[in-house]
Amino acid sequence: MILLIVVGVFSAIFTYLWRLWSLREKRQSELREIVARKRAERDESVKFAQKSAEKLEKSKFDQISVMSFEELKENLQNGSISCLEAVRTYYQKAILANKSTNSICMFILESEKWAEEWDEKAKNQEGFVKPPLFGVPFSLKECVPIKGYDQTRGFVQDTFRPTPVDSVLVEQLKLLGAIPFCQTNVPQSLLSFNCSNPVYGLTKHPLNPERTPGGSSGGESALLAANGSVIGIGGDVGGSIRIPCAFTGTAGIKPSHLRFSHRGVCGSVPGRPLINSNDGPMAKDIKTSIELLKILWNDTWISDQDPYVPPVVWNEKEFSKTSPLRIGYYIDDGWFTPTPMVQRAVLEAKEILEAKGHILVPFRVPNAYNVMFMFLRAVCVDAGSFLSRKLMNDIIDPLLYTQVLLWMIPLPIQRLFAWMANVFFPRLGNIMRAMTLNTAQLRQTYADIEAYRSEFTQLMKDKNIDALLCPPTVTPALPHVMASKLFTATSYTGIFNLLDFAAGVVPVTRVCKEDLQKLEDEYEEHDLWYKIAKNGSRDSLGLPIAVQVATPPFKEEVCLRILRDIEQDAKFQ
Ligand SMILES: CCCCCCCC/C=C\CCCCCCCC(=O)NCC(=O)O
Repeated sequence: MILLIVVGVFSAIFTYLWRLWSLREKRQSELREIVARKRAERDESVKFAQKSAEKLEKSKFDQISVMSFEELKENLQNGSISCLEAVRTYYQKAILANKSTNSICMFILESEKWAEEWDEKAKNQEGFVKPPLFGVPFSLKECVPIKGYDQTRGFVQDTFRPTPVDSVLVEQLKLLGAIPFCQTNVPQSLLSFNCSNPVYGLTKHPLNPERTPGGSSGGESALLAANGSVIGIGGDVGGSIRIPCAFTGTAGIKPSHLRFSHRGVCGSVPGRPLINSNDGPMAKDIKTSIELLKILWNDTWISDQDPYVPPVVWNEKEFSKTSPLRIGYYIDDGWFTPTPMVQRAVLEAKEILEAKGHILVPFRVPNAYNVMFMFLRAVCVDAGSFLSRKLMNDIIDPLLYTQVLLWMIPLPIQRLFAWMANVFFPRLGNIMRAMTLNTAQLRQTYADIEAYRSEFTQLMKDKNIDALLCPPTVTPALPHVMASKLFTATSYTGIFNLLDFAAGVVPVTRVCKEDLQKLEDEYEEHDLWYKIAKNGSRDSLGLPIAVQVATPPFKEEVCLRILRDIEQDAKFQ
C-alpha cells in the first residue's frame, strides 16, 4: 500500500515536471521559429540597403565617406551632395562595418524614400529652406522608438510588435531633416554591458572580435568605431552610453534626465523613479555631439511637445566661457579600484585640463560602498522579478546566465549567502543584500538616494567644484563573457544616474606595455571581481581608454566644454 502511494506520488511529480518541460520546449521551439523569421527580415533589409548602395557612383562614395559630421552637413546644405547620396553612402559603410561587428539589427527601409523626398523638396518646392540637419543619416539604438519598427530589447517575445509612434527625439531629428537609417544591437534586457541577445546575436568589438564593444548601446559604439555611422542615439540607465563609448574609443554624453522627453521611451525596467536614464548622442568625437545638441536645444520645441520637459535651451554663454573651472577628480571611487591603464587616463586628462588653466582638486566619493547597493536596489525595484519573468518566457542569452542565476536565488537564501559572503567576499555580501524584501525597504532606499543627492551636491558646493573628472569604468573592453560578471564595475557610471547628473566620456589614450606590466605587478586580486578585472584586462594592448566628466543637472554645457577641452589635446588616435 505504502509502496503504491510512494510510486503514485513520484509518478504524479514526474508527470507534472514532464508537462512543464514539454510546455517549455514547445515555447522554446516557437521562439526559435520567430528568431528565424526575424533574422530573415533582417537579411532582407541588408539586401535592400546593399542594392540601393550599389546605385551610388564609386567616386561619390569616396567623396562622402570621408566627410566629418560638419562637412556632411555643409555639403548637404550647399547642395554639392544629395540626401540620397548621403544615405546610400552610409548604407554601404554600415554594411561593411556590420560584417566584422554584427552591430545592425535592421536597416530602416523608408530612409531611402525620406532622402528622395527631401531632395525633391529642395529641388522643386518654392521657398523651401533646408532644415539644419538636412539629409544627415543617423543610427538608432534598437530600443529607441521609431514608428513601424520593433523595440525588442533583445527579447524574442517582443519581436513583430512595431511601435506606432516615433519618440519625441526621433520626431524632432526627422523634422530637422536628419534621416534614421538603421537600428543597432543591444544586450538582452539592456541591463548589462555586454552586447548579445537571442534575436540578433552577438555584437563584436571592431578591434578584437573576442571582446565586447560594451552595452547596452554596444551596437551603436561598434558601428561608430567601425566607421558605419557618423552619429547615433544611445540610451543610458547605468552607463549604457558611456561604457560602450569608453570600450570602443568613441565619445558620448548622457544628459540629465529632464533635458529630453521620455514619452514612449522603453528602458530595461519601467518604473524606477530615482535611477534616471536618458537618451543621448554618440559619435567618433565629442565635437559632433556638441554640434547636434546645439541644434536640438536651439529652442523649446521639446518642451512644447512634452510639458514634463522644462524649457531649457542651449546655453552658449556657459559653453563658450573661457574662465577656469574648478574640477574635482578621483581615480578610485572606493568601491572598485580601476586597472592601471584607466587610472593613468584620468591623470593624463587632469594634466590636459590643468594646462588649459582649470583647477583640479582631489575629490572623494562620499559613502561609496553604499552607492552600488542603492543603485542596484533602485534599478531592480521589484528585486528583479519583472526581468526574471520576461527572461523565463524567452530564450535566455548565455551571456546573461550569471545575472539570471543571481536573480533566481530566493530572497531569504540571498540574505543567507550575503551573511556567509561577508566573511570571505564582503563586496559580494553587500550586493547580495541589495534586492529589496519589501516596499518599506524600497521606500527607505528612495529616501537614502534623495539624502545622498543633497549630501553630494552640497559637498560640491562647499568645495566650490563645478564638475568631476573620473574613470568611466574599471577596465578596457572586456572579453564578451566577462562583462555581465563584472556588473558591479558600473559603480563609476551608475552613480551619475543615481544623482541624475550629466555625464559624458571621451577617449584619451590606448593601453600601452607599461600599463600591462603595472597590471601584473601592482593590481591586487582582493576578490573574484578583481581577479576577473585583471584577467579581462590582460592582452588589451592598443585598446582605447576613456575618461568621464560629470556635472550637476542642467549643466550639460559645462560638461561638454570640459570634454571638448580634453578631446582637443588628448593624443588619442
Ligand atoms: C543577489 C543579488 C542580485 C544582483 C543581481 C544584479 C543583476 C545585475 C543587475 C543590474 C546590473 C546593473 C548593470 C547596469 C548596466 C546598465 C546598463 C544600462 O544603462 N542600460 C540601459 C537601460 O537599462 O535602458
